[in-house]
Amino acid sequence: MCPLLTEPPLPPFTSPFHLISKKNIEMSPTFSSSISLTSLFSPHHLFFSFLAFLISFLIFFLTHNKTKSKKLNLPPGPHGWPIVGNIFQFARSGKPFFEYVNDNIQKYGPIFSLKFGTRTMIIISDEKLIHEALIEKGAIFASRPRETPTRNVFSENKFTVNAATYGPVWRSLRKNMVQNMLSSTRLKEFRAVRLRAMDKLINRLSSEAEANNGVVWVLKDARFAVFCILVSMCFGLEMDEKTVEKIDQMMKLVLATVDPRIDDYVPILRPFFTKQKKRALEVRKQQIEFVVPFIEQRRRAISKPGSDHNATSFSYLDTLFDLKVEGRKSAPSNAELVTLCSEFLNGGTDTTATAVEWGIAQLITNPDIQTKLFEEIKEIVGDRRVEDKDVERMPYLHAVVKELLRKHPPTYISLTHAVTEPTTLAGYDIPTDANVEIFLPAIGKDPKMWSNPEKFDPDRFISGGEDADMTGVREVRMMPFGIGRRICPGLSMATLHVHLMIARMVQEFEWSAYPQGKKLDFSGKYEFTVVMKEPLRATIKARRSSAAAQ
Ligand code: HEM
Repeated sequence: MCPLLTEPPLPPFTSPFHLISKKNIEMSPTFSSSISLTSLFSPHHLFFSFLAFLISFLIFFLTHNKTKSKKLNLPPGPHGWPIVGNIFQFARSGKPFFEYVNDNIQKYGPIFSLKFGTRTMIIISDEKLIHEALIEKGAIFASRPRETPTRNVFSENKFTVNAATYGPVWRSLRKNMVQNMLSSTRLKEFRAVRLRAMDKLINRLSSEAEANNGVVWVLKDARFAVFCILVSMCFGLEMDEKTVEKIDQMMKLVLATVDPRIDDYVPILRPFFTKQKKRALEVRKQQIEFVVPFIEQRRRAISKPGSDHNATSFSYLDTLFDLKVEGRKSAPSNAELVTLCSEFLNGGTDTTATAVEWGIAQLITNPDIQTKLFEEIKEIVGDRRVEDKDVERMPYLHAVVKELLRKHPPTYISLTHAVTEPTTLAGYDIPTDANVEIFLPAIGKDPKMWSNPEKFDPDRFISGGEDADMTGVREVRMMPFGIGRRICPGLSMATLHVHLMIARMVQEFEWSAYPQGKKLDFSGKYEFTVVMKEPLRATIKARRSSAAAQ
């Protein structure tokens, strides 16, 4: 996911998403995820859930006879309670959503259904079924489900690439993002922005190590570096670190606000959540008031070129100011621009930083692979800083990044899909109001497709003769960016950022475990992506006397 966006398993500053125990999320609010029920099961919520359970029986008995005749042949799944469905079973399992899903895969197979209140989720985890849904029947499975009311507020009624239903708005927004911002030609224009951010990353790591006996937090620093790139690309303004941090805090506040609540699944409980609704509207107002001045600054800067010395030559906002969206007469409003900027920032931040954290953890655990990568960097780049153009010439670096994305897809559940018309998959009915969830962890680890899949072995892509096309067009072997019409549009930029960060981090520092000799735990937990359960702290040693930018 890119967990960026504001709703289904993605989230406005939006991202990929998840369910219930603490921090079981997948993406974010301007990325829409369907199932981020982070705080669903607080005692407060459980009380209302109990209430819902009682009311549910009443409604169930009143409506049972009417609904019986419409019964669909849904995929199998655990029998749920009236109204609340499987919510309590999930809560009682005490497991993160992805583990609960895993248990159900063992019981019900590669396609099964869950009922969360009024939402039916159909979870698919098999390569062939995923290929059939997202490629062979791609146009049918290319939509998104309805939003929760809170996410609707932050996504301006689904006015984002990730949340829009399959149709003209989605086409216009996505085409603009891909062609005018993320094409390879456009990406080249931001070379200097990336170089500066990489220098900042190295400087931050150096000063943190100096202050902490060589020890650094990997995720936090990687996250900040990639966020700096995206902020600059989005607003076209050079900002100091403090301002960037404030934008980040606002983004996090929004993500926390759009976290799904039980009343998103059991709407009869809504009257009990008026305080939260009011709070969400306040946060949205705060977000708009905070971001609009940057939008106006950029508007002024491009209307009078040369007037603002902090303005860069091009930005995402420039592509949006006069954007013609199919079926609409007016250009995006300021509130819509805030939402689209949030999506851009959300989509590429946590996802990319998460990949870097897993990658560095693997390089620490496999020092021979780290050495081989460093040797490649020395041979291809020498003593100058690694740049975009070098990445293309480093096959081993490519293999390392591909291997880390195979083993550790940053999101476990793709953004939620929905079908545009009733259809079938594996002989089961897929209704238009179902959330179709693609469960990724097992993809990329199937022993029928990969030799020794548990081993972190970049050489499988070089001497091992294995490969995988991440777009999944021919067959699905690994799909960290999703596949089909809704495949992540940020794929090229994201992989470039991961390549650059890993290469610079290894070029400048030798990485080892903290404390020395510690065996790293590779279990994951949901934050907005699947990060390391124990956040990675590492010891770094500068490889040359001045590790800072040269
Ligand atoms: C390593 C980094 C990233 C990963 C792993 C990732 C992963 C994903 C995944 C799994 C999806 C859902 C695909 C689906 O619906 O089937 C997605 C969608 C999306 N991603 Fe990313 N992403 C990353 C970086 C980015 C970046 C850098 C951007 C742009 C700034 C971005 C923007 C989006 C958008 C806009 C969508 C929604 C596409 C649509 O609905 O048409 N992502 N991403």
